[in-house]
Amino acid sequence: MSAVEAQAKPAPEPERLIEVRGLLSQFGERTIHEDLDLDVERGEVLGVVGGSGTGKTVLLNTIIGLKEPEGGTVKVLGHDRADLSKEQEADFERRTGILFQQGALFSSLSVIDNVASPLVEHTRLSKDVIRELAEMKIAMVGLKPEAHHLKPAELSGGMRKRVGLARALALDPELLFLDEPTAGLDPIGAAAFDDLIRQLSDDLGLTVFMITHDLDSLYAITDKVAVLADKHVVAKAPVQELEKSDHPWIREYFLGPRGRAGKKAA
Ligand SMILES: Nc1ncnc2c1ncn2[C@@H]1O[C@H](COP(=O)(O)OP(=O)(O)OP(=O)(O)O)[C@@H](O)[C@H]1O
Repeated sequence: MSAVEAQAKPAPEPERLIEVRGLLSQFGERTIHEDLDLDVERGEVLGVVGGSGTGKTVLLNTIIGLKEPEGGTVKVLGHDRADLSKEQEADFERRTGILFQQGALFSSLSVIDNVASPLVEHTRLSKDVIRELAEMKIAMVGLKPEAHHLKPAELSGGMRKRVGLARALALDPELLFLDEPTAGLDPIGAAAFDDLIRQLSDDLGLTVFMITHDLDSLYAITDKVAVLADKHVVAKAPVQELEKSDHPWIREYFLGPRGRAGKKAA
């Protein structure tokens, strides 16, 4: 290959979309993460579990850049977060969708305007095209056109989650972050939401980082599960493998009374 050809060839896309090494996260004197390593591979649906307060949301916030780490490195889409240029940060935002725990919808905007907002912010598409794309995403998450003009306060919890998901998908991301997507949904609504996420990740080849307490979700949709305990990731494996773990928290989680219920439901 000539030097010119080598120059013209774009850099290969990383297969590891997230790479966290030796992460240290602190709030004042309190250490939340210490020596935490985690990889998320392209195409993987990763569940992230751990007891309350183990720092799952802090980890998510660190990966997406809402929190600066106190130590260690966080690479996203092949780049070290600490050295991201403005363009690389914008590129990460465009290629990433996030569904926050409470949906984080704009309360004064209608459903369609909420879903359209990332397209307005990150593209120069015409109003008509943006509207069309937003309508497509709303249909994709199983909402009817009648919902387009409703405000978030007029929606059920399940509908709000779907709108949040449609907005997270607005820019056709390759990486989707979900913070407890089924929290607050009844079991039937939660199962339908699980199916939707799995279907979308299969159809669109999405890589998913999903924080959850919901065992049914882990069995239904994840390829692997990362377990946060003792300030770091103590295991990352398919659920069936985790069931055999000796770690006390993992044993309790998968094999305790709620664990068995989750397994039976699968
Ligand atoms: N901005 C902040 N300032 C100080 N402490 C914080 C801040 N954000 C989070 N924490 C602390 O960090 C710890 C981890 O919080 P985090 O929300 O990540 O837990 P979690 O594992 O997501 O918990 P849960 O499952 O209950 O949602 C908690 O003890 C929390 O009080």
